[in-house]
Amino acid sequence: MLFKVEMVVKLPVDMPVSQSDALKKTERELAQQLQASGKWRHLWRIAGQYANVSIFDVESNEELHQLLMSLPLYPYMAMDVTALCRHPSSIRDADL
Ligand SMILES: O=C(O)C[C@H]1C=CC(=O)O1
Repeated sequence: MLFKVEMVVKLPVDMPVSQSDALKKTERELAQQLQASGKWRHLWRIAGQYANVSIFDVESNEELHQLLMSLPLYPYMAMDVTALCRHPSSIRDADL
């Protein structure tokens, strides 16, 4: 099942740099693992924002929910989730 997820990161301004750096590092490691697994298909920065547009390929709504809640930055992100399906005019295979 494919989902578009927009994530806007809002770290507290008073968060110590050491803490935010550690969070970003563990987030990057998990994001790269999930990309390698095929579950996190696309990860794009929204130009001009501390935000991204991502495409996830997961087995269920519940798996997506658990995956997103497991992200280290989850407590500091606002997320917008949209379910996707194939477009009849797409020339791309379903596996993106
Ligand atoms: O930077 C972001 O967009 C937030 C989050 C998503 C992947 C990652 O490494 O950090």
